Amino acid sequence: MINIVDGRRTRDFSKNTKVLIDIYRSTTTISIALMNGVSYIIPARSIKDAFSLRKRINNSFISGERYGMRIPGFDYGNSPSEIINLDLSGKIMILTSTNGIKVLFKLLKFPGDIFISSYINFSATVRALTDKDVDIIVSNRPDGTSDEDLIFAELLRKALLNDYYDVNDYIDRTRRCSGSRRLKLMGFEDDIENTLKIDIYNKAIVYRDNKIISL
Ligand SMILES: O=C(O)[C@H](CS(=O)(=O)O)OP(=O)(O)O
Ligand SMILES: [Mg+2]
Repeated sequence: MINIVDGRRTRDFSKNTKVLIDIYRSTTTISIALMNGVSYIIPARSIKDAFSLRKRINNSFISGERYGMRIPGFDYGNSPSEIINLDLSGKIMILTSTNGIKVLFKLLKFPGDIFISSYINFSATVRALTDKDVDIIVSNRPDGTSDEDLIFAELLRKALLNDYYDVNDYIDRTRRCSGSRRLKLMGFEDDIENTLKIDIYNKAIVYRDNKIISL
């Protein structure tokens, strides 16, 4: 069974394996950071937690945003474009975000493995989740749905059900969706194409022992 679940509004989650998606932008940022060599990523509940984690953890940096905007004093925002050309080998990323990381903390209260996916590691995620019952957790946004997440969730569901799909159709739909228009208006146009670089990372990503890691 493959279910698409609203991560923002759902209170009780199942015991199924879950895959968190937040295409714009935290699960894309996570995928690119691991592709570029971070040892692991620590999710932070709050801005305050992020600053105190950076103080305590050697070789760490903090990334994140609230309502899309980079937080003063952070090393980076939540922009894939900021980090896609960086060598982050051996560093530890601390990440806080408005939707995706917030939903991740909700999921931690429930049993079941948690994977993290985006276009960046799409096929690796499909390989890792084949033949499992999966809840695809759509991060959405406080003021409603994120159509970019819903489009990717549909693609991932078709792939896991072994249905026919044309990945370029989904990429094009994402490029033309309201979430992309919103990102452009916010001045993050480069993040759109960097988000859509499908399968540039060939590893599945999971949350394990308080860390986000590649398998
Ligand atoms: O950083 C982002 O793009 C979003 C915030 S908003 O939806 O643009 O306001 O955060 P995320 O947690 O990546 O959805
Ligand atoms: Mg989002």
